[in-house]
Amino acid sequence: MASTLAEAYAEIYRDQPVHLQYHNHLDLGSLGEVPESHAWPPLDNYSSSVEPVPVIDLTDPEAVKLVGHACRTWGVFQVTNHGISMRLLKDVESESWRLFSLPPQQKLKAARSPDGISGYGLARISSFFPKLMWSEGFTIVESPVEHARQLWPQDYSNFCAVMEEYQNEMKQLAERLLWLVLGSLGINKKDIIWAGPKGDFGDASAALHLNSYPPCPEPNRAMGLAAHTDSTLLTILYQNSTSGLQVLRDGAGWVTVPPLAGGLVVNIGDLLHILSNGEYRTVLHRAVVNRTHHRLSIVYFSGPPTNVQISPLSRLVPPLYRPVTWTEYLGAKAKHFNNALSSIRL
Ligand SMILES: O=C(O)CCC(=O)C(=O)O
Ligand SMILES: [Fe+2]
Repeated sequence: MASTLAEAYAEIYRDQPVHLQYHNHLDLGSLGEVPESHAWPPLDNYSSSVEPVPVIDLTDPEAVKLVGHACRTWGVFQVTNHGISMRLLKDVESESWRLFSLPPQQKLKAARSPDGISGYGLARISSFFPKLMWSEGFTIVESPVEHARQLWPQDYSNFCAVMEEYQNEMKQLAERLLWLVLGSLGINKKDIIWAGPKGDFGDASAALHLNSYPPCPEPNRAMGLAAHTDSTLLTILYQNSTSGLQVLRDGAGWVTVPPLAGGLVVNIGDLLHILSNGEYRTVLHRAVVNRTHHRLSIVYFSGPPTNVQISPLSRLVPPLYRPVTWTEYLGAKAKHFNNALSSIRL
């Protein structure tokens, strides 16, 4: 049985390999118009007249309460005073630029294999849609070394050092955020055995994903990343100063999550939705593109150890979902995509 995230994905993609046309991959930034392969129906309009996505200062004594409220109403919030230095955010941004600025043929040397998760390529969720998305990505699970060497045979060490530092810092921030979210549900350290004796989620699994969205000549006919929910417990997203992330708010439509200098976006994922028996809603989100600015996002997907059963908390009755491991859930997602959550509903 798979015991790491990479092994879990290898099993899933062995059964359902994802064959995307990497080698027809266009150099999107150089195109004067949107080709048919990337032309989506016009984007549905989004609302501008709702209250903004909550911003929470993590040093606020009321942080637990504010987090709980944001999880119940939005499923997303931004955090400030999170302890990640501006220096590290800038470093991870500039190393990501260095990667995406490489010539297409060079990036393809680190292409993801059809049965792998790590490396360079189109959004995996592209296989569920008739049209391609206006983006490219690079995924890191555990160490980035193997793929970084393919990109820069002589010069990969700074990229790896920065990404590894970022992964370490994100792991700690994810721990802190998870306890805030769980605390707001009334759960404490002894209730979550898989958090380990120190409560540091030492065996937790995670992936780091870099997204690049080149400027697009006809932004209304293109899609950066189609609407989806994340299969995580929670996701921590850093975006550069170009907006594009939108979340679906009940009754209001698509709401932009504006870039906040030094801020980080936190999404509730499907596994927290299950754990909280739907009290904390997984948030449907997407990325749109724009005409003039190149957008980047750096996304940390945080989950439990892959083989731990996640089920609704026992005091939240009746349970709406059956217990699942992350590995099982990722398999359901690879098969059913946005219907994965309903596929495990009791
Ligand atoms: O680029 C963004 O803002 C969204 C990225 C995202 O949702 C993802 O990578 O799962
Ligand atoms: Fe996402």
